[in-house]
Amino acid sequence: MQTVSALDPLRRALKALREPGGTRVALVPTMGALHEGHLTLVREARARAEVVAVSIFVNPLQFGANEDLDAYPRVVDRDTRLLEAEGVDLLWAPSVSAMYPQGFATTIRVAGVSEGLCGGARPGHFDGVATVVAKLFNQVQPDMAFFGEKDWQQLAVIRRMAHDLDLLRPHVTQIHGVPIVREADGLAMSSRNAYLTADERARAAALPAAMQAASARIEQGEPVPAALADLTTALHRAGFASVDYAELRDAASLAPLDARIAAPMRLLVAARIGRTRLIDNRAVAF
Ligand SMILES: Nc1ncnc2c1ncn2[C@@H]1O[C@H](COP(=O)(O)OP(=O)(O)OP(=O)(O)O)[C@@H](O)[C@H]1O
Ligand SMILES: CC(C)(CO)[C@@H](O)C(=O)[O-]
Ligand code: BAL
Repeated sequence: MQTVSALDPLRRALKALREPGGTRVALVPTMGALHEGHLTLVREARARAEVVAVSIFVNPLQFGANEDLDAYPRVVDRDTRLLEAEGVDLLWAPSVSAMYPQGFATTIRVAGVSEGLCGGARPGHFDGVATVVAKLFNQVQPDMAFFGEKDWQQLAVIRRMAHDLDLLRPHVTQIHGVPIVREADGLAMSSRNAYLTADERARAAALPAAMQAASARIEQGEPVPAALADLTTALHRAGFASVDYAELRDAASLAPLDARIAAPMRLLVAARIGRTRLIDNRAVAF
């Protein structure tokens, strides 16, 4: 695996990897501190493309002023070993100044799907995500890119942006969403789970459990507001300090729903336990 951290070496490495013609390049964007969720994305990419590129970049633009940009885990040596073991061809690990040279002044904002949920709780977050993902696509020019469904709203934002800006190459499957990889007790894997104390980690399993219970009740026809209120109560009882949101949405458009519809729905939750903000989502059948 080659590791590159500046744009010119990236372009040269990609040009060589693309030989001979017809070689497909898959990109897996990450912020590092890799776990099985990320490695599942890498394996999906490996199965579909001749060349797999992974980016690791802790993107300052998507962190709010009071968020965990400085504390975010950075373990590049460990990540490099994990990616080598997966047969990744290229690690794109730009510095902040390579990504955002002095004078950088552009923001990409995706209306609609960026609003509410994490976009409401983290103002500007999805502008930062959309901007860096557009740059990553332009830098690597992948034939396909892989994102986790753990960040369901992020996936919707990126799909919208890539479609609106014609960012990906034609005639290939563009953006792949990969189902959430979970721990044995149901907690969605996340780099931020490392922030949890042992006690918080044990309590955190209440999140997927309460979501499972709420979605089952909604599927059985119980009123949505009551199911969501009980979900919030269950999280408080389990020791969660606050619930940023617990909402039922149209799975594709992310339009808010206060009652069941005859189309795919998604239950999405963000809640805080100790200093850690956890997000999760699951399908609600119709
Ligand atoms: N448990 C998971 N299952 C599937 N995909 C995942 C999982 N966790 C992260 N991903 C995906 O990996 C990609 C990189 O995510 P990122 O590096 O932010 O990791 P993360 O674990 O989600 O970290 P964070 O704690 O910042 O949310 C994203 O597309 C994300 O959706
Ligand atoms: C897509 C992403 C790599 C953009 O920084 C990030 O938001 C993430 O890791 O999910
Ligand atoms: N996985 C989404 C990146 C973030 O929380 O900033």
